[in-house]
Amino acid sequence: MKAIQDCYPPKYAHCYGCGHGNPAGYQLKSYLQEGITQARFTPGMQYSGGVPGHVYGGMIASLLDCHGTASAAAFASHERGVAMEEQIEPPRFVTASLKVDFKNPTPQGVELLVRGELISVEGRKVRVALSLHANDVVCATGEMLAIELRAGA
Ligand SMILES: CCCCCCCC/C=C\CCCCCCCC(=O)SCCNC(=O)CCNC(=O)[C@H](O)C(C)(C)COP(=O)(O)OP(=O)(O)OC[C@H]1O[C@@H](n2cnc3c(N)ncnc32)[C@H](O)[C@@H]1OP(=O)(O)O
Repeated sequence: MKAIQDCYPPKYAHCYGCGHGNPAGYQLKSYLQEGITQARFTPGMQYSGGVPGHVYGGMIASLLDCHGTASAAAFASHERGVAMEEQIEPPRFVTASLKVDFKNPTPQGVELLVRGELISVEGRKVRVALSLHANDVVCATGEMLAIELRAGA
């Protein structure tokens, strides 16, 4: 299955979160399946938080950030009855607002699962519920308001 981010045109390959053209980035890949988006990522040991052995909070927020905007694009496309991969210029969303609740410490050295669920689509505004899991424990939850860029932005 093609990742949501792999449907973006090459001009967006610079994205720190997901761009395949950014070797210093995460190159995150998100997938929409049965109404849920998922991405898996294992942060490197340099993303240590204040407590040894645990992931830095800003890293967690950035995973939710990039996965959330990809999710918004896929959910909006689905609502419009067209798959991401069927579009030459799929919709492109940026984060207007991102709330993160840190529920449990996130262990390092473990593959993390990031999930997204659609809350609502209202014109250019898409709200996505996000969560991050390690070893089946919910470590963070979040909510994003993503805004679709106007054509030509
Ligand atoms: C990256 C910057 C964009 C550059 C564009 C270059 C091309 C894009 C290429 C590649 C995209 C890459 C994408 C990567 C994604 C990874 C994730 C990120 O890290 S994203 C970076 C962090 N986010 C920003 O930097 C956004 C900065 N903010 C803005 O640019 C604008 O504020 C924007 C686009 C979000 C909205 O501006 P408006 O002029 O298009 O639209 P208005 O009318 O202000 O808002 C639309 C609706 O949304 C509500 N709204 C906007 N911001 C809100 C907020 N913070 N809270 C609640 N509502 C908000 C407004 O009230 C309005 O609602 P009503 O239509 O009246 O019902």
